[in-house]
Amino acid sequence: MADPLLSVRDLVVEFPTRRGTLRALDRVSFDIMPGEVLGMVGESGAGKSITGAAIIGLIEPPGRIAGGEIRLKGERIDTLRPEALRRIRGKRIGMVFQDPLTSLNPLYTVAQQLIETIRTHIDCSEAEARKRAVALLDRVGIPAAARRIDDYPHHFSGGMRQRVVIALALCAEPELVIADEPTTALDVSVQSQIIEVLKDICAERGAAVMLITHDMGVIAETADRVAVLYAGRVAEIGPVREVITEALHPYTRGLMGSIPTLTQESDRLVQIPGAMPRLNAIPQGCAFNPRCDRAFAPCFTDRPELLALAGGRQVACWLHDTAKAQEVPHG
Ligand SMILES: Nc1ncnc2c1ncn2[C@@H]1O[C@H](COP(=O)(O)OP(=O)(O)OP(=O)(O)O)[C@@H](O)[C@H]1O
Repeated sequence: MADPLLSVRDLVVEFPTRRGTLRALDRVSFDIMPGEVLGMVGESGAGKSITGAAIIGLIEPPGRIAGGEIRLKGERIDTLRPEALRRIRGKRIGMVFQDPLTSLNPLYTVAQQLIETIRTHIDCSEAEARKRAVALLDRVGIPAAARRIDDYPHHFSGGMRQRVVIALALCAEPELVIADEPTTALDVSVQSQIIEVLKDICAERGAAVMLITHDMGVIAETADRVAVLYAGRVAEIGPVREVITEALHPYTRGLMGSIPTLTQESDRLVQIPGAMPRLNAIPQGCAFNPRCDRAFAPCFTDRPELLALAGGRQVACWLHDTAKAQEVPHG
């Protein structure tokens, strides 16, 4: 088995608030293997974006990483100085955010931004950088790339702008791309094209992708493995097919009910009764226990740790702990 490209262990992120410390991530652990697409899914506030921000060192103070480790090819990156981290961001880790205008500067042409980024990270002449930039724009599907490269971001439609952002994220040939809801702001009709472009180019270049989304349908079509977050904790991780057809965590099973199918479009969301707890009011034991129809005694007292099962699957649920599961009342 290859070594992970990215390894996150027991990551804790906290925000001080007037009512005490809020733990947005509570011992989150997962790996991303070289070249794979890892989907990160969960409902709003589960901690998906904070996980991405922590990896690239962009947790806004006074928020902070309060525990755990993040390693890129074995090297700790959570303890690097800002300057060293800035070199990794952009070069080894590319980013695609929901709103292209957070990545693109409206005052510069696309050519200026791509060429500068390429030359910051790769030793080449301006002419060579421009050539690379045009080829990349062409590859992400910008028509007449050699001409359009001299346009400003606002000259592009939303979908085209997001293609430019993908080119920008990939132009320094990163090993990992973190894409946070990359298509949520776009028309449904262009969403899957953009995801396809991102996925295909990363595959060609051997780059891994961490795809953050609340949309299980996108994960089903795109990801190799999926990590399910709930209230700042990992509920389940596994290969996408298996997790979809045979979810292990009761929460994931509920989420899977929300994948739209061709025959069932209007009935898209099978709601799990209740709501995710606020981060300052996580119940004792399993964070999902108030909504779980299979909860039994230990779920209310002890937090289930992420257990490694056969087939590369992991789940944090007492039902899968052989010793505890014997206590499940039958009936
Ligand atoms: N600056 C902040 N100050 C205090 N709490 C914060 C801050 N940023 C995030 N949080 C907390 O962290 C939690 C996780 O936020 P995050 O943005 O990672 O959620 P998410 O899963 O990406 O949700 P969404 O799909 O809505 O983007 C939030 O519910 C919020 O309580």
